[in-house]
Amino acid sequence: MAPMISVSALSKEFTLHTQGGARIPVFDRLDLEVMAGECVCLHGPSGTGKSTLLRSLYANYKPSSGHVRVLHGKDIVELGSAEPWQIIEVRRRTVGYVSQFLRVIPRVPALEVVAEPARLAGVPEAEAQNRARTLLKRLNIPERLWSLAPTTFSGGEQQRVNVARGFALDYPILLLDEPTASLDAANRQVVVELIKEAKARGAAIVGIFHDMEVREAVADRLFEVTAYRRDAA
Ligand SMILES: Nc1ncnc2c1ncn2[C@@H]1O[C@H](COP(=O)(O)OP(=O)(O)OP(=O)(O)O)[C@@H](O)[C@H]1O
Repeated sequence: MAPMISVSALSKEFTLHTQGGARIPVFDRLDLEVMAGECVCLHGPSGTGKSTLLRSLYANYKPSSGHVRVLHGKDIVELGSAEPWQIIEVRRRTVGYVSQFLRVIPRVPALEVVAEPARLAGVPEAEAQNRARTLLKRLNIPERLWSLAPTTFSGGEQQRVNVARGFALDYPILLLDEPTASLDAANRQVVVELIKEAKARGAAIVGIFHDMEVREAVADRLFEVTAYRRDAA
């Protein structure tokens, strides 16, 4: 079986053009494969590059060297060299991303924010809305808030809308950046259940989970993100 995600010899270094071209090496020659149904937790001290790796898997960052490949339908797409339209397609159908903070779009109601990914992927409107309602209900967002834009929602409510949006479509690959950081125990448990269900249907998941209970409940293994070492260059 082909891995859903394949990272090989991936290195990332940032260049700060606005600060005299300062160079920040983050990680160096990472290799990682994630299979369908597997959940890998990115691990390591603060600043080693966990978020940078997760964003690289979503093609937010281009590799400095090395490759990130994802299985998109029957094709293998190399994200570093893919055309922008291919990245859009991969994000539309294959890779879902739950960031820590919801990027709130003014005036768009929570229900629409959650239903949008399914709609964009071609799911019929009624079905997309139903799925969004079910998720908002499971994540304990009061129904009176569904028609309001999440701009004024609490941090935890915004995070739950974000989680609902990430699970609104059965993405084959899911990237989760601390999806439970602002949640109470009951809602953390709902997210754990959603992750387990996604694994059971064969999703390949890569996440950052600082909460030990969540990590132990969902992660099949830890992947140590090691910071760049000059002597390894
Ligand atoms: N867009 C960027 N431009 C420049 N430097 C960046 C950028 N994003 C991250 N970095 C740098 O890369 C390094 C790794 O950051 P990253 O956020 O990936 O670490 P992390 O392991 O996720 O940390 P934490 O656990 O604290 O969230 C840091 O030194 C950070 O300053």
